[in-house]
Amino acid sequence: MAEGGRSSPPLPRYKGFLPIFLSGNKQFPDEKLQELTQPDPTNRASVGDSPADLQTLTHDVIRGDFGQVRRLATRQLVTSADAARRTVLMRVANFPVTPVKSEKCILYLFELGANPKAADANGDTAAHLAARRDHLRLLTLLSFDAKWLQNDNGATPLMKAARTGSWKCAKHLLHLLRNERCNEREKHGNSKRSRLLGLQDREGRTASDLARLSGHSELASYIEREMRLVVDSFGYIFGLTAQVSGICGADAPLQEADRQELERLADAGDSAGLRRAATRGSCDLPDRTGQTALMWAALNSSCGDEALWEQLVQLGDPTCANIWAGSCLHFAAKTGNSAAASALLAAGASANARGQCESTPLMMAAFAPPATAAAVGRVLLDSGADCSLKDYKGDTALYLATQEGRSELAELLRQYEGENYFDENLPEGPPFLERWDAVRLIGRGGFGEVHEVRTDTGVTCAAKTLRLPLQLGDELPSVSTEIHRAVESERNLCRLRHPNIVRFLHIAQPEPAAVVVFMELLDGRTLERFIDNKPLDEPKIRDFSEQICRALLYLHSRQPPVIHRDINCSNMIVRADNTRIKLIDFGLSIKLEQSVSHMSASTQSPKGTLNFMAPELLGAGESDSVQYSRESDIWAFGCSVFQMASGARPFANARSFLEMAQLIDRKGAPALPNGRSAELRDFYSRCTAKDRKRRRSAQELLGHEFLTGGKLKTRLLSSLFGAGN
Ligand SMILES: Nc1ncnc2c1ncn2[C@@H]1O[C@H](COP(=O)(O)OP(=O)(O)OP(=O)(O)O)[C@@H](O)[C@H]1O
Repeated sequence: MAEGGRSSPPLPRYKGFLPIFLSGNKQFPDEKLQELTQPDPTNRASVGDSPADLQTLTHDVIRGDFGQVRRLATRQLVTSADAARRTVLMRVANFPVTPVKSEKCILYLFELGANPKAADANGDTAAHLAARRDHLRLLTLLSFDAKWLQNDNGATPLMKAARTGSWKCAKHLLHLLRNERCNEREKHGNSKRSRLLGLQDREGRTASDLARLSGHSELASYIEREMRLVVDSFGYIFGLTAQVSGICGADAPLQEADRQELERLADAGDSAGLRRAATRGSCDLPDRTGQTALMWAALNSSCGDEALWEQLVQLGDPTCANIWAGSCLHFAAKTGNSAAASALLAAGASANARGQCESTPLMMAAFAPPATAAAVGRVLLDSGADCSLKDYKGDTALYLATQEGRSELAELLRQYEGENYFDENLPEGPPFLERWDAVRLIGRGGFGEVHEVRTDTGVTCAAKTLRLPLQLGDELPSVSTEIHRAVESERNLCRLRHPNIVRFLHIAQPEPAAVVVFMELLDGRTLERFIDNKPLDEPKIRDFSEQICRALLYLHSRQPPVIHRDINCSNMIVRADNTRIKLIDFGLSIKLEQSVSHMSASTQSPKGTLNFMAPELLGAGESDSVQYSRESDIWAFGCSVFQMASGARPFANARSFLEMAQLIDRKGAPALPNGRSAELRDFYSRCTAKDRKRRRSAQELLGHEFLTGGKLKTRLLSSLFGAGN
């Protein structure tokens, strides 16, 4: 086979167990099945970074050393592969077990762009390797779409698990399809489940065939039983009860009796009884809503002894969820059952699993009894729960804990407020001992370049070098001292911690007139390039505007306030997944240049991006010192909103301060193009009032209807229709 290529996979076949009468004409189409089962071949072309780095990174992930992973991992490294075409994700997958702390490391690999669908030289993906080794933690964290791919032999991860008797992974894959979100019963009835479970390899063998052929007959029967389950048009599960015993095994009523007995014991909090009665075959038997014995036990805080949970997570599926995606861990969090939560997490459940309405276990902890909410919250946080996640209404765990009066939990969560999940472990202080080396040039700006660098302590970050213009007659020692003073006054930038602000690591002055700013390395492109002269749609403008406003609120409400001074679309980076936006740059070059021009007795005229400059800055006479303020930041933010809404920079034709000042004086800020909503127009006008005193603050803007409108509508709908957790 040619390098980088992949022969087209055989058309997936399936056999048996397809209850066509129940799926009606909602057949899961062939094209979709093919799409869902075909790995991404693109990674096969890239054998990149040194295997030594890949090996070190793999070990760091396997040990769960997030600090090390954060230092070493780069986009290039996580997308490269070794000689067997295995990426770091696959190499980790090929390890049987990882500690709880590895979850955050694995999520960071995804954050940097690790491709879960990449295939190795045999066409095996991370899911195949994980399933073969029964590495549940890694398999759980992969997206649903990455779990049904077929390798060169047509084998799916489920077949791999069946063959090696990997119970945990086999159960996880089987149980996923009970979930409404995954089985898409509204569109496809039961047929998507049936087709995925009935897939055959190139030799025509299904997962249950392979389990039986490999001597795992108990697992084979388990898979067959799961294949017989039927999801009806409301998403409810049948197959264990007598009603459908026609299409179920003769043992169906027996199993239903076992299930009911476990439910009764769990309900009664009878830990000893549960330990006696639970078996690998019965633990995960679902009722109509997909609720299992593990879930019932997690829901009862009396079922809180460690020995019980150690046994239950060995026998049952710790990742199992009901048809609405409420998982055992969600339930354990909701009842404040810390013993259950710890055991589930240790066995492979994800601390960030999304349940009904996108809730996370940490959000569910906000509904735990007041006495136990903080303890279970602590267990989740220590296991890598991300506090910044929001449910479908936009609520965070902190918001819910505050609303529900869980003050101890709220206090705990407040410590993480505003912190970017992955920045938490960034080292304090200079990221180097003596030196750093440029890895690649990222871009050039007005005053210097930005490089990706690697320091002698192994930190990979971005470094912006600013070379300051000296003038004839400047005395080097005094310039150096002046710059040093300016740098010192900007050191507080390194204390900023906000998900929408680049993390500054250190500012150094290696030469008298050169300053290097070390920052977290961002993967993405500037908003300017993201817009690319084409207007954005309104939900995107709303989303980005809200994020920038939050960053501005954070900056402007610090003591003393931090003023950005150079807000514009080139100083915002949209992350590669297009969801998060971050402010960069902070007009440091403006501040530094001012200190030099002051030395050189040149003018104190405002510096920055002309088109985004507030009228009060343009109006400043040459002798006045320029006053950047919260309001001038808001004006510049308004200009960014204009560019998002129109595709063009505001005042695109203005050539000088004077021209800009005259334009604004005559007409004010430019009008938004037709077709924009009244809310957006009003929002924009509040940012760009000519009189700076009439401009709204970041706090006020966050309450503006343009930003809150969507959310209020969602809340209203959910209160009308009762959606919620
Ligand atoms: N922390 C970072 N991570 C990744 N890329 C970055 C980072 N900071 C800046 N960049 C990128 O580096 C390039 C150059 O940035 P720079 O700030 O020097 O440009 P500029 O805003 O035009 O310069 P200046 O503000 O000096 O006029 C831009 O494409 C920018 O997106």
